[in-house]
Formats: sequence, structure tokens, C-alpha cells
Amino acid sequence: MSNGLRVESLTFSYGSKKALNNVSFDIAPGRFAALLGPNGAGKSTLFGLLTRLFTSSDGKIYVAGQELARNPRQALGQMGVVFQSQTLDLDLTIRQNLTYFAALHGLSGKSAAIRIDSALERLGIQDRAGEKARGLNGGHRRRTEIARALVHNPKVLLLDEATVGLDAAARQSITDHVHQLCADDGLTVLWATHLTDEVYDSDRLVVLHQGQILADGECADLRGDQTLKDYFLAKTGGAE
Ligand SMILES: Nc1ncnc2c1ncn2[C@@H]1O[C@H](COP(=O)(O)OP(=O)(O)OP(=O)(O)O)[C@@H](O)[C@H]1O
Repeated sequence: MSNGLRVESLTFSYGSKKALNNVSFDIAPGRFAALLGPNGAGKSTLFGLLTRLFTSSDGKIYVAGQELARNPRQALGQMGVVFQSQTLDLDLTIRQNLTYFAALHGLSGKSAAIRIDSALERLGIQDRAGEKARGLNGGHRRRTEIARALVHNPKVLLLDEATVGLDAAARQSITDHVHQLCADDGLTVLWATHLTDEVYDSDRLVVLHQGQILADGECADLRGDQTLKDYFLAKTGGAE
């Protein structure tokens, strides 16, 4: 059993609308996988199932070797999540936001402080720890959310359109940073996006369209001589 992130034959419908149709992939530990899909592809639905916001009896999910439906606590304990919408308390400092989250994971005192310092350092924001989130720009708020998602030392990190609303420089910086976390710390990453410039040639690329996986492999191999944008547009029939 893979210790990364494995999805087996996952199907989910909203009433009669099938949002995911027999989706399977297996991301090896320490790999950065980009889940690339146009609007409506099913990315948020997949994230909802991965985080147990809702469930499906049709298919299986394994997080770091733990089956989500059977062992939800263990599986979710190995997972860090950065949601599309901002979820910081703006009236708390960066450190307070992380301390609160650490407590939710049963971490407090010195061990929490050590984990928090390490997460802040990994995201390069340790010198801002005492500042209120409200005063931070969008890029630093996102870094704070990523640091928070790492406080409990998860093996798998999920990010749903993590760069939404950021300017080009912050977008590039966050994308680079998460790739680096993967390379340095052996974190398994699932990065959902509809933006092809956030996917590197060495990434695992999973293309999702209308609830189905259209392609799965190393980005460089899949795109061949085409730009990724042209490849993606051709695969999805022009939907971006
Ligand atoms: N609550 C719902 N009820 C009915 N259909 C839904 C619901 N939520 C999503 N859908 C449909 O399911 C499909 C997948 O939607 P989903 O939000 O997962 O896609 P997405 O790739 O995350 O797109 P976006 O980036 O626009 O959020 C779409 O056709 C969408 O219209």
C-alpha cells in the first residue's frame, strides 16, 4: 500500500449530476502532483471527499496508507489542507493562529511552540510571527495558512487553488515554495489548479475534466513538444 495519496475508483454525484466518475490515481510519497482541471472539472468535489466534508461509498481513499473511511482519525491526522477560501482569524497574530490550530490537534506548550517555529521557518515568515493576520498581504496570509497546515507534521498536503487572488509575484513565490517543501521534506503534495504555469515539468500531472481523469503521468512526458497550455487546451477541448 502506497504511503502517499491513493484514490481508487471514486465516483460522486450531486443528485443526478455526476461530478466524479471512476477517478483513480496513486501519488508516491514525496511527490508533487498537480491536479489540473478547468472550472467545473470536479476538483473541489474531490477535495471535499479527501477531507471528508462529504463521503462516497463508491470508491476508496488512502492517506499515508490509512483508509479514510475505515480510519478517518488516523488518515486525517496525516493530512494538511489549505482551502481555496481564506480561513485565518484576522484579529489574531500569525503565531496565535497556529497555536490555536495546534491545540485542535492536541499539541500545546513547548512541543507546539517548537512545531510552530519550525513551520514558520519553513515558510520564511518567522520574523512576522507577532503580526496580526489582518496586516499581511495575500501572499503572506497564504504562507501562514500553509505553515498552519504543516504544524501537526502531516505526510500529505492538499492545496485547493492555493494561489487564487494573488498577484503574479506572490503566486510564483507560493508555487516555488510548495515545490521546495516537497523536495526538501519528502511531503506528498496534491496541488489543485487550473493554471498551467503552476505545473513544473518534473511534476506528476493528473488532468481532470468533467469528472474524469484524462491524463496521468510526468508533465514533461505528457506535454512532449507542446507547451503545457496547448496540451491542456487540446485535452479539454478548449476549456480553461
Ligand atoms: N452542490 C452542488 N450541486 C449540484 N452540482 C454541483 C454542486 N457542486 C458542484 N456541482 C457540479 O459538479 C461539477 C464539479 O464541480 P466542482 O466544484 O467540484 O468543480 P471544480 O473543478 O472545483 O470547479 P471550480 O474550480 O469552478 O470550483 C460541476 O459540474 C458543478 O457544477
